[in-house]
Amino acid sequence: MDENVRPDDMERITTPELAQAFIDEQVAAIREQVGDKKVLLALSGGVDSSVVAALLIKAIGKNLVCVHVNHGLMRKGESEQVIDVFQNQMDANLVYVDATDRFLDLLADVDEPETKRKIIGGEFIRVFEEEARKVGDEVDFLAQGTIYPDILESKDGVKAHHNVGGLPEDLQFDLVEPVKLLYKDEVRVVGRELGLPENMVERQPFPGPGLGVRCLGAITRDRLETLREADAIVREEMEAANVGAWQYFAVVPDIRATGVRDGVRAYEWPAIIRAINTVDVMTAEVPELDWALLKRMTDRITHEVPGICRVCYDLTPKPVGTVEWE
Ligand SMILES: Nc1ncnc2c1ncn2[C@@H]1O[C@H](COP(=O)(O)OP(=O)(O)OP(=O)(O)O)[C@@H](O)[C@H]1O
Repeated sequence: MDENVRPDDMERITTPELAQAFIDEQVAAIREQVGDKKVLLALSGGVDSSVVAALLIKAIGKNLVCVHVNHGLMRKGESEQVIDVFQNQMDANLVYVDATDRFLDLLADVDEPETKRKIIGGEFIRVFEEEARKVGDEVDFLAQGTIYPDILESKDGVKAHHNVGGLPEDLQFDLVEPVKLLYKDEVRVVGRELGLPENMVERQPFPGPGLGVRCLGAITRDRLETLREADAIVREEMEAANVGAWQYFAVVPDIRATGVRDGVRAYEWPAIIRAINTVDVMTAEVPELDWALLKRMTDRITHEVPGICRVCYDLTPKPVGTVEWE
């Protein structure tokens, strides 16, 4: 039997009971596979790697070494939450790497979107490799948050196999992939049963390059900080209004607009609100947001976020627009 094929008779995990049964089964399987050896995991704080982390902590405790890389492009509060949940609450063996300066220095003056993506992806591998080498002698396994759609996509040749690819030849580990036969909705049910916080379990998809592709053009630290604050307000207000859109966030372009603040001319950035609904991300629609909600977000962003004097709502569906601006 191909262990990368989901058996036809595997029941869809939709209830806490089914999730608990899956957890028990995987905890036993992980213990069986790794024994008293150590396992390394790149932990983004996204739902897939967080569920894998929680499963492994349950199975092998401190023999799991989690590495979280803060590239300076995380959303507001995300790295702090990874530390709070995994280090403080679950008492995990967490290596937190603040690599903000490394990433932002490399990205200074780079305005071409594909180049920005390549720099961020390449530097992530380098930082992770450095951490892997520090523990490399004692670690035999690499855990990954591969899920079933990743396997299906890589089979179809849609994209290369998920996750921390790109580690050099001499750093090869055996893989531990406990959720590789699950669909995303099942991973969320399991995450909830493992006690992960709701906002982590329901976290929206977030591009690997993070806020780097939403701080348009050449990233500067001040505009990145402005974006992080504006984005937090968009997410807070959209959640409070229970809009139920598939994804929503802020974008801050590298242009300025004239405004007036306290009777004085202001020359500041605009913020763009992006929200979409989609089934498969191949096409996307823009939700018709309530006018009062749009006005509330505009009011809060222009008053609470220094450097923003104007707010726009992006009305472009996909196609012709893509979800992200870069
Ligand atoms: N900042 C980070 N720190 C540590 N590991 C990371 C980080 N960003 C990404 N990774 C690793 O790379 C993997 C793939 O990241 P990607 O952005 O494609 O997210 P994903 O497939 O949605 O998974 P997840 O839900 O775990 O974020 C993650 O599962 C994680 O193992």
